[in-house]
Amino acid sequence: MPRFAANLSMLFTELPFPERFAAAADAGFKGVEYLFPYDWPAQQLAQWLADNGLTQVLFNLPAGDWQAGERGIACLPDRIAAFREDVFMAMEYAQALDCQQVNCLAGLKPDELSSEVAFTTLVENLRFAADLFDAQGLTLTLEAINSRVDMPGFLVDTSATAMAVIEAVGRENIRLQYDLYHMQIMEGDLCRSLSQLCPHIGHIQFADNPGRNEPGSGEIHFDTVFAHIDSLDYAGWVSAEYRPLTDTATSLGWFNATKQEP
Ligand SMILES: O=C(O)[C@@H](O)C(=O)CO
Ligand SMILES: [Mg+2]
Repeated sequence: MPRFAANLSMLFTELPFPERFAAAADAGFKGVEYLFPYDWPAQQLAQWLADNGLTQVLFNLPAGDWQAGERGIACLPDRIAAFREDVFMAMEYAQALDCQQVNCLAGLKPDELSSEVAFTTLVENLRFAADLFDAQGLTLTLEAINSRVDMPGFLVDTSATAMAVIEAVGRENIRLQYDLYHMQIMEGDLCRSLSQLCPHIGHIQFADNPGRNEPGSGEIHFDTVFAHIDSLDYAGWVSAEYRPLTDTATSLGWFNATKQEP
């Protein structure tokens, strides 16, 4: 079975954030991720990870004013200076948390911004980040997020767009973040596209669809997809990034079932 991690921004939210680390470890997870670490001192987060024997598998670069609706600033030409400052802050956290990968949210494209300028800005920002990350042995990931349900207007909403950006960046340490939930909504054909994109994938996340809840709540055949991921040359983490239908413990049937296997 794949190496599963828990996303603490969506799982274990019955508990205050600091207590989610122990809850994830108690449930059997060895790795965790969450949207943003920046509200907490890096040393505090590192302590919670160490206390619970957990690996920090991923977090996001700052993504602008989330509460105000921003979903990344990397494609915005008037935010380049802020993006660059964010890269340095993310590197400090990655080092303190011993985290190997940081994801970049491309952002929503304002109507008045041309697609060409948004694309070029994103590529240049990612190249800037990738070059700095490289010196620290870090990998940058870029996620395609569905624009049909969750993020209308998100610039990078298909695997083809994400791969066009990654190819234009042209650096070894930028990889695709493949989220099964977003890809099911936008493209489907999950096993075939996982096979084709596997050489470029740095991180996988999942939720069922519709609803973005746990495996078994929707239309994705997770037994098949997880077995398929196992058959690929993919050594990265596979993170549960779903909203439990009721509570986290009840939602973990899929995970507990994987522990029964020989
Ligand atoms: O899929 C998602 O939504 C996340 O991976 C994320 O980081 C931004 O919301
Ligand atoms: Mg995701």
